[in-house]
Amino acid sequence: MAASPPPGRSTTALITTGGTIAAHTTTDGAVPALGADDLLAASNTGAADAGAGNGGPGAVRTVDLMSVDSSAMTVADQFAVVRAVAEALADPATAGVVVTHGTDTMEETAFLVDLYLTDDRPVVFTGAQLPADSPDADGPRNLAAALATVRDPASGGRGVLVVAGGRVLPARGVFKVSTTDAAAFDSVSTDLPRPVLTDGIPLGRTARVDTFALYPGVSPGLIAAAVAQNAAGIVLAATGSGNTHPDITAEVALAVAHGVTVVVASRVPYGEVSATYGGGGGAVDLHRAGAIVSPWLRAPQARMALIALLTAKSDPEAIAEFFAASVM
Ligand SMILES: NC(=O)C[C@H](N)C(=O)O
Repeated sequence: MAASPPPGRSTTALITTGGTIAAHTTTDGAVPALGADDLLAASNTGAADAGAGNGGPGAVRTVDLMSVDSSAMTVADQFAVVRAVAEALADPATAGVVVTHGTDTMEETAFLVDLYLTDDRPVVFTGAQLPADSPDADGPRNLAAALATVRDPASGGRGVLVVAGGRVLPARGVFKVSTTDAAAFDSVSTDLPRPVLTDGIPLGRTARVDTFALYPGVSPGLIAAAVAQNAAGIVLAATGSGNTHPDITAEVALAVAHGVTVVVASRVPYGEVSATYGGGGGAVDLHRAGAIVSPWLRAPQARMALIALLTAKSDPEAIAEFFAASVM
């Protein structure tokens, strides 16, 4: 049974980054407009209700980190979120952290934070599908649920969680399943292990990793172009259980020979990716060409893992071990 937070750990840190949860509808489209205090006030558990400022059990400390649509986030922005969560947890008064974030790339940033999270205190991401000025705005409900999840002792030790539309899902394996439904997310598997990176959060430049979705007729030149542009890694969202055309396999072998790390994921949402098929372009062939199979992490999360691992100068064996350890 999860223990109650130690006395003194009484504050929830609320970090805002923008997204639809903070957006207003304008003549130029929906754009982030609100900060943490506005979001708290709109939430059923608004600042006063939550006891913010009085040090009580429901105190909320706010950090307006950035105000962007998550589809426009850079990798540097994502690492800024990782650092903001680490800074919040460095405060002994922090009982847990809520991050508000656009839903488009929440699966990437929440996963990146989870990659570095060795602390048992709850960290919860939430967002919304409808702008804050919509009559049916789902953001206030989601924020209330996220704050309640952080305060639930059962949330401790589970790694980063994603809360939306009444669902609470671990960040590992989560992905956006609907552009509009309040239940925006599902998971490839809610039981994925959580290998973490303990070499510290990078401060400077991060490794460039490109992702390509594969399809009938895909040009092998895409991979050559990424190599020519100095990508350190490439993630393939292959068809089916990790398969493609033999011409791609040949380019993968060349990329690996250039020192580029290639990871094979799938464009299919559910099920395991495995070296099953041959024929020149199957995952058996891609593996023989030097690619690493990602059995469960799909391309967006496999890419974040590869960015983090390559930035930490992990060698191909260590990278293969990470993906092998990410199996149920
Ligand atoms: N529902 C959303 O939050 C979508 C928005 N484009 C974002 O990711 O910031």
